[in-house]
Amino acid sequence: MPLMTVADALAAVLAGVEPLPEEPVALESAHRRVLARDLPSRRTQPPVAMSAMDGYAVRAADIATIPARLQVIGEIAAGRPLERALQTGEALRIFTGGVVPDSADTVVIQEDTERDGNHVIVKEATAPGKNIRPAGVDFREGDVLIRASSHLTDRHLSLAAGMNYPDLPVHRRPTIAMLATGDELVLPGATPGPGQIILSNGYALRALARGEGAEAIDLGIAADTMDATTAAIRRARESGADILVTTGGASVGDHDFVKRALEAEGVEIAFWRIALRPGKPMMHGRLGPMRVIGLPGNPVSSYICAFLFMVPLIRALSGREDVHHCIEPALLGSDVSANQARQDYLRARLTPSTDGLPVATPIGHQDSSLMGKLAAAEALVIRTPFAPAASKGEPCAIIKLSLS
Ligand SMILES: Nc1nc2c(c(=O)[nH]1)N[C@H]1C(S)=C(S)[C@@H](COP(=O)(O)OP(=O)(O)OC[C@H]3O[C@@H](n4cnc5c(N)ncnc54)[C@H](O)[C@@H]3O)O[C@H]1N2
Ligand code: MOO
Repeated sequence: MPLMTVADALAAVLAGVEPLPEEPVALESAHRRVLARDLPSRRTQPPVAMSAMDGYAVRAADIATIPARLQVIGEIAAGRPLERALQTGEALRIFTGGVVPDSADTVVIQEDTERDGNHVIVKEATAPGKNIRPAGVDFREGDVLIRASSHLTDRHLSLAAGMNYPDLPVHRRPTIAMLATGDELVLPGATPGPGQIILSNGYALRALARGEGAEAIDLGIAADTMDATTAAIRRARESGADILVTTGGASVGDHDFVKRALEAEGVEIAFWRIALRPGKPMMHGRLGPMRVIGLPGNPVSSYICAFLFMVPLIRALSGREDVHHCIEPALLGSDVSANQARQDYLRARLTPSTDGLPVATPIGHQDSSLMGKLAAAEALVIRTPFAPAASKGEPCAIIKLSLS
């Protein structure tokens, strides 16, 4: 039977995913969270007409003939309005952000005036309405300015503050428990014994998850035994994690216990093994409310699978609308050979080109163990199953990797 396609596997990962419940979060902590409800403004901005400049609030009719000499009858600073209507021949000293009284219909900037004791001489014509920000020019009470599912930017935070929200309803962040498996793994800084290697995968995967707004918990390393793997899976369930991500032990070897232990715990497998390179032995399923992503152990495979499947799952659980990676056009920077049955994601370098499309040059060696090549890559070139050979300069489809 042919292996499940990448598209079908992604659809299976996202099937039935609902955004996590909402929680209030202080504005200061809301950056990059996902808004759970439409946000109507609680106020009109500006609430009344305000001066955009330092100068004099006047009646336009009084300065129809220039120069005009007006009596200054008071002063309006930001936050200090004045209940005093202008009569013919009068002006009010006003500063930026000051409330423009109804009786004034223009503001003359002070550079166009000369002060003479209690009087001001207006030397330049100023059109009616000039230098006045009308009430509501930015937004009005009730206007929905930020929609549900918005991924909140820095500018959204100031806007929400201006709308008078001290906190915002956002979706809870997904929690990800990460488990490494393998008797050969030791932590960075250790002196590896014969045949041992340094655990590396989890560092990129947790950073990737956190970069997408998830909370990541490190469950450490489970030895290659049924008991150790089962115990770690139980710890993940007890932690209440929304997603369990495992690395390694996903293949068909005698020491690959992840699938077996998950099945013994009652996981409903959605798929195991897909038409993907790197990452064929990837697994996905559900264990009660917890979603499980079983990643292959090879460092590149684990990262590419997490990038392709864990990231959209985090985004969907977070309530984001922009769940999918952007697939963009590029030009091949080198020849590529015909592809086989698995959809391939070639690690590539990206360079800008003069005609606008970037040039994606697949890195020479594509083995799924090569961390050095993965770290040097800036994009993935997508090669569909059985794609024919293609030459340098031909169009291709890429997904950019995160550069942070
Ligand atoms: N007979 C077959 N053998 C293999 C197949 C297959 O279809 N038939 N698939 C191959 C493919 S493709 C992959 S990918 C790997 C994945 O296997 P596992 O998920 O069981 O991975 P492990 O054997 O546990 O580890 C593979 C490799 O990666 C190293 N590793 C594991 N975890 C980490 C970690 N956290 N940090 C750094 N490196 C890690 C591990 O030491 C191994 O060298 O299976 C192929 N075999
Ligand atoms: O599919 Mo495996 O991930 O090539 O090494």
